[in-house]
Amino acid sequence: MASTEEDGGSVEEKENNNRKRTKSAVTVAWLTFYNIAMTAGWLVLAMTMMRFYIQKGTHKGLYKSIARTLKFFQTVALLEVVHCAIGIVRTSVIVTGVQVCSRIFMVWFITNSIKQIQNEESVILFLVVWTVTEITRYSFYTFNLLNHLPYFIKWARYNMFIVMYPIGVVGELMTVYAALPYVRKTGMLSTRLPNKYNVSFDYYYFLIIVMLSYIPLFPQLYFHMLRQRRKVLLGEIIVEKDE
Ligand SMILES: CCCCCCCCCCCCC/C=C/C(=O)SCCNC(=O)CCNC(=O)[C@H](O)C(C)(C)COP(=O)(O)OP(=O)(O)OC[C@H]1O[C@@H](n2cnc3c(N)ncnc32)[C@H](O)[C@@H]1OP(=O)(O)O
Repeated sequence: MASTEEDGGSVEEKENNNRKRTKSAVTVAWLTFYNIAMTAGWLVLAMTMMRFYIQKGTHKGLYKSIARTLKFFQTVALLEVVHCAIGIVRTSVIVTGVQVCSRIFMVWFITNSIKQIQNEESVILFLVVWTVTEITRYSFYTFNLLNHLPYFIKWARYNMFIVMYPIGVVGELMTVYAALPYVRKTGMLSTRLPNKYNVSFDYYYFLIIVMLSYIPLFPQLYFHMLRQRRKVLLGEIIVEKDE
């Protein structure tokens, strides 16, 4: 079913069109290009993962096969924080910043840095969840910018996260947990006193703090998405506090 959002008459639709008119043509062009590129990137990741699994019949080595593409597209997502900061998308810098930084942290400082955990099932778990989520999210933004949003994409964007978000978080937390013994054994990214800078840092305890920080931060992201869902799917008017 591919019903479109073109009936044009409703208040919601008019508000939507007004918002789009306030974006300059250059902004719309850039965001459209950005979202198409990101959709394509995550589609390539999905296809590479599926091909790997079909050919090898195992998830072992899968991370290595997609590492470069994943690092590239997830790092480019830092632009989303810039988009919010310069005001070309109406999203909170803090919400987007936490989301993007936690992903970049998972990719660069956990999975990429600790080879011993790259074959954990939990890595595949969050990779699959991220991939499905991002294909949906970027195609949602693209079709929305082009004023041809199929209802099933809108539905998927604002429903799938209900299960995908917690599953992704479980995958991430299990991966960090699996990394802890290696981090403790090797002392990686840690500095102990005495040293010439007189600074001590223990990555092992830092990771425990990161894991604990999911407790206050994740519900905020989740409730933000639930509010977005009510606003977009149910048309509720939500007065946002300054975030
Ligand atoms: C140093 C280490 C720190 C570590 C800290 C750790 C703690 C972390 C705790 C939390 C961990 C989270 C881990 C994440 C796991 C996963 O991702 S699991 C997979 C499931 N994930 C999801 O479902 C992700 C859901 N999140 C999001 O979608 C976003 O990232 C969001 C920022 C949280 C919410 O999106 P938001 O943009 O606010 O909502 P929307 O409704 O989509 O958009 C609002 C308006 O902005 C416009 N817009 C946004 N981006 C774009 C764009 N790229 N192009 C065009 N337009 C865009 C959008 O159209 C909306 O505009 P209006 O229509 O005008 O309202």
